[in-house]
Amino acid sequence: MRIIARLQNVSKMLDFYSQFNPSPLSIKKFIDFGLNASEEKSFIFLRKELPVRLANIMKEIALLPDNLLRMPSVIAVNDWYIRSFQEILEFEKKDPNPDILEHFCSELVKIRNRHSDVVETMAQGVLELKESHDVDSHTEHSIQYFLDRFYMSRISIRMLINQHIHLFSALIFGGLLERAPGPNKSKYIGCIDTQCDIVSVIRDAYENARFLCDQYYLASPELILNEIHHNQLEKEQFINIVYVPSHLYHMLFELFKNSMRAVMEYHNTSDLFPPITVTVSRGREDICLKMSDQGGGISRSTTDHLFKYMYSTAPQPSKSDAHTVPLAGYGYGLPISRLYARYFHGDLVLLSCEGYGTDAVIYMKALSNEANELLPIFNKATSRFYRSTLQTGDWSNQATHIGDRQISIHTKKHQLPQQESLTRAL
Ligand SMILES: Nc1ncnc2c1ncn2[C@@H]1O[C@H](COP(=O)(O)OP(=O)(O)OP(=O)(O)O)[C@@H](O)[C@H]1O
Repeated sequence: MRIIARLQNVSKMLDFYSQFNPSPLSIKKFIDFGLNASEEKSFIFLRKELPVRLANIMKEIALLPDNLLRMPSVIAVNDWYIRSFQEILEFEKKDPNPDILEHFCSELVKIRNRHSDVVETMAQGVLELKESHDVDSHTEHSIQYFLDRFYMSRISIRMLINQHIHLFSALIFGGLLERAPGPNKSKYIGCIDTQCDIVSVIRDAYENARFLCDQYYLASPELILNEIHHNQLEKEQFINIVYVPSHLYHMLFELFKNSMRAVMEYHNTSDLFPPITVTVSRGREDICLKMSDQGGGISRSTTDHLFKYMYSTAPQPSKSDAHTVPLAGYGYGLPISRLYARYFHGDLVLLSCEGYGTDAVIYMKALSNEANELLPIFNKATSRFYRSTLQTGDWSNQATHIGDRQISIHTKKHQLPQQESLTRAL
């Protein structure tokens, strides 16, 4: 009885908080707040903003196809969200005294740890569905739409939680030092590096990917780095950015792993491996990082699938791999990296020449006040999306662009027998 009453209460609170739109913050706002950080203000902001962001995405979880919602891994993820939502609501009417503030911080640490495996667990849920059901194109389309929004929401919630923990948790060594004035003042505000040295992040990601590559292939391509010459604004200066280095590292590491694997596989009969070239440029609007490899490229028909969650050429991972090799084989490297890029209104695009190689470009907003969070909002249009059916094509064997994916639609009209053989002959 008490459980039912609690669930009814959660559902009421979800309705309430999902009416509000999340408030996107820019990197500049994160910095400005961090420079004069007040734990009390942060507490008051987060005890509303976190439930709003959670409720917005939880409402979308509820709209997923029933057979996906019944998968054990999806049930687990849903339970984590409900528990975390309830735990934050405990602070709804609490006075921000020092004990409460400390308790809030430790609850955030607990929530962050609880949600560490959300990406893998949700991916596992999708695999469970694929193994046990036929997934039609409408369901696949909804899952793609949902996962982009769900993982983006998770990135944003972790960003808010991490900022609070880094700035205020006494448990994190240096948490207070990060804001200390004077010569020891760090360039970090929470997890944002105000002078993020792009080249050192590139080298770091390259060395770690190279280590894996050397282990597996006993060799690896060299790195060529082009910088500064393209810096229009401050010629001869190294290019820095105000950014979250862990996000940039994540994207670069994924791209290096892909490029290295492609180069090593494509040149497997030779002892010479063409280098990977990274070019960093700064324009007025964007900072761009272009990674070019000569790994043989990707066919256009494959390129269409690169950012799809439901498409993987890799063998299915076992659940026990999740801790040793992050996301290995789920094929989530590119879609999640693109979300990191888009989170602060950047982007990640791939351009490939089959038979030669691939260019991957990461765009990041050059100005921190333009680097706003990109957040999913739950509203009537969102609900309609999950219920709508796909459009029918008006081109033969059309590839219809819906969002970022392409869906092949065969027109339903029957072909005359002679037409069929003619098509085959061509
Ligand atoms: N630079 C590249 N050159 C050639 N093929 C590439 C390149 N980048 C990506 N691909 C192709 O795209 C596929 C998807 O890449 P993605 O990073 O999303 O997943 P993955 O590498 O298969 O798995 P994961 O990153 O999850 O371990 C790769 O398996 C590979 O076939």
